[in-house]
Amino acid sequence: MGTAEHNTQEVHVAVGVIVREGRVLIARRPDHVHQGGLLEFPGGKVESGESVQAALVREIAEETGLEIPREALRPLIGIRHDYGDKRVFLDVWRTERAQGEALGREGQSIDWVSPESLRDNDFPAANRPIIRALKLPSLLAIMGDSCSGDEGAQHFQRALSGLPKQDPSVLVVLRAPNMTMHNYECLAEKAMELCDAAGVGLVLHGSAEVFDGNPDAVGLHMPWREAEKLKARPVPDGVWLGVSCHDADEIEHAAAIGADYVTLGPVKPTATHPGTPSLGWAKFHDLVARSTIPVFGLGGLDVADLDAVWQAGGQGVAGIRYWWPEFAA
Ligand SMILES: Nc1nc2c([nH]c(=O)n2[C@@H]2O[C@H](COP(=O)(O)OP(=O)(O)OP(=O)(O)O)[C@@H](O)[C@H]2O)c(=O)[nH]1
Repeated sequence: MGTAEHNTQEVHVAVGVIVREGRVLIARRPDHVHQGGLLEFPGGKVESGESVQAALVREIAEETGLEIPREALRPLIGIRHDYGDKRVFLDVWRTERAQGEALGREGQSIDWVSPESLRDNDFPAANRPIIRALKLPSLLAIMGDSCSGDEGAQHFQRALSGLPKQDPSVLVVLRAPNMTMHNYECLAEKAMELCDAAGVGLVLHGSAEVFDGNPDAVGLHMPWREAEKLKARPVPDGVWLGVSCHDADEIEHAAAIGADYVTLGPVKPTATHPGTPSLGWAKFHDLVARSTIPVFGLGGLDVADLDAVWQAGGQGVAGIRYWWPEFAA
């Protein structure tokens, strides 16, 4: 096969993220193969006529000896990537129910590592969003109506104390679009102390300037109106960058400026945005399938919807209602 022909044919690759006791299974690709010497998640090409789940069960058994019940797989993310010499579609699925002892059955070295220890440069370039999906939590807790000063901080503290700390894992987004910049920065300072003490990451909300004013936050979440102005990532690597999106074009732009994740919604009708048409699960599923970065479902969702979001290939649930107590002015 000539190089030109090689490059036009997209290779469908089934990739398995196998998690056990909070650690994930990785292997080293042999030196002589495509992207050789780098780390990878087990998997391989989907054969013609084979389902992606069947390919995963087969490849993982061949490579590691682990047995995966097919119903224990859930979609994690789909990534299209052009290496120049090869175009791949990484169809990534996750399971926590692999059975047996993992072995490098093809002579490759394997290891169980914590998601936090994964580094982009050790993996093929296409893997970056997989690593993001593994490090991101399942819940984005977005702040609802609040006020500034001590009262706002107390309200925040009350809401924070009701949040799950570990399972499902969580990041808090300090969203207060109607607050003056000065009041927001004061609240951010207090919220940061409270989040540090609670062991929860705090993501700021707004423009790049908001992050410049509080660079110790773990991330910046941008409303679409701010993100659409940008051509490049406004925060360093290692700081979460999220964007609120509502359709496929917005998600594509967010990915192009280097966002780590997006929120997408409203999935269901919401009380806060009564006139806005909701996407529904089918459209949500369709847009998630087209996204190359992790997608949180937003709008009318609760923690109880986490499983439905996962089944649709989403990262988790973003929302206000499920954690933010009604604001008593
Ligand atoms: N298994 C796996 N493949 C990956 C990952 N990331 C990534 O870009 N790839 C790419 O996806 C393709 C998978 O090919 P493979 O070599 O593992 O599949 P295979 O065993 O069926 O093919 P082969 O027999 O031709 O080597 C390669 O081009 C590889 O570079 C990953 O995390 N896991």
